[in-house]
Amino acid sequence: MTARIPGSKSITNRALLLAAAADGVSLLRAPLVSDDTLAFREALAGLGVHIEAEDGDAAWKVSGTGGAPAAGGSVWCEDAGTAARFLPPFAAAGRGTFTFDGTGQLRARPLRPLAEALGRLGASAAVSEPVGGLPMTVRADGLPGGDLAVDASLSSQYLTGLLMAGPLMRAPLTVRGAGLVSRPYIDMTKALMRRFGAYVDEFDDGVIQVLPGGYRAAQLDVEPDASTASYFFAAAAVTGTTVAVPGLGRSSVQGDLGFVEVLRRAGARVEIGEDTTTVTGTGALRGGFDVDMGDISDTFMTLGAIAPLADAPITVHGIGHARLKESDRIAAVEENLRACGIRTESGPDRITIHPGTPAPARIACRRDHRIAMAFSVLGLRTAGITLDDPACVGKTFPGFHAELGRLFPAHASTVRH
Ligand SMILES: O=C(O)C1=C[C@@H](OP(=O)(O)O)[C@@H](O)[C@H](O)C1
Ligand SMILES: C=C(OP(=O)(O)O)C(=O)O
Repeated sequence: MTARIPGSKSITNRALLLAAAADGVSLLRAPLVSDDTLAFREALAGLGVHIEAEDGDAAWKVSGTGGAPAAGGSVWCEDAGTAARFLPPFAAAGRGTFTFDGTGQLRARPLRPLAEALGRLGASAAVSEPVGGLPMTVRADGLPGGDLAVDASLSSQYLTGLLMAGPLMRAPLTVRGAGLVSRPYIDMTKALMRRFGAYVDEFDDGVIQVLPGGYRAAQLDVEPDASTASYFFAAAAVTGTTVAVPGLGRSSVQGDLGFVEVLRRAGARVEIGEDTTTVTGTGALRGGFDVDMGDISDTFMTLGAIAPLADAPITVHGIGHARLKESDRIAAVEENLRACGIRTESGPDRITIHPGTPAPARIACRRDHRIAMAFSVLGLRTAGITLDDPACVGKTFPGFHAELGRLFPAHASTVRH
């Protein structure tokens, strides 16, 4: 079976920002159309960037402004961490007073390390207490560049935001991310910055240098989202079927494609080709391993939800930062597995899931798209799994239920109330 996976959220939102800052008109083909990317697009439109949909969203045409926003503004980030972390440094490189805000869920997510880094660059960036998050105010008068250390132990997105603002600064920026989590997203950032004509280089000691000079317009095919693909690959593994995702191959810039290596460890057959990745399952999972998923933490819930089906316990570690996402994801996975009668143990950055026969349960999604999508996969093997908020998948894949149900008709019972 071939899964139709929509575009990558991370590529779409980076490309929107880079195209907005570029000289000239860029074309993003097959962008993700979801709550997060529409929020990002709206936010840029509010900052004066003209973005046009072509052929019913088959492509987005972005008229670049040739720099950073110059008139201030109030920016609504909705639920999108990428908007809250990428747009303030972009604004700080411009001129005016900018206020950023979002939903209660996004307000609960930390921004202090980003505000502190902007402050060390000489910008005025104020976050709100007690979280140190949104609403955030940036009073901008351009950024000078220079040497910068940023605490990236809670999120790599702070570093990505600062790097993408680098070419808009007056002098070279050299930056080091201390305690960096989610490393592959920084490689994605560098690759896309280069695609839009920027100079960025990383030295052996992990210091990244960006030169001034702005961005050039580009035409880009957005890859299918590898995090989204994880649910379909996991579905193949637990149902003993084959799922192929065209457009995701060896040259992908998305670290989350690495999830298939975890499935391989659990006994699935995996082929990563030039342009397509294919997973063939046996219907059974091999457990008895401990895996660091710190680089690919958006996919740990995909493994967590199906882990009870394995023949031995599975431990995932290195995922402390997953507690700071749309939900506390370690707690959300534990709570829902326990509701299914499955034994778990957890620590600040780890979870162990024991084998068992999951009982029917209503999954508390906590407005977290990935909890809904991950437990939908368990629902393919466990009758009576239902979701309390199926629509929350709209953050990254509004058509998720239709596509999973098209390939696996058993999914219908998970979304039926
Ligand atoms: O840069 C990005 O596009 C992302 C980085 C990751 O966040 P953290 O760096 O906060 O782990 C990931 O979880 C998120 O979905 C997207
Ligand atoms: C963590 C996520 O999103 P965000 O971009 O809001 O951080 C996610 O999509 O799993």
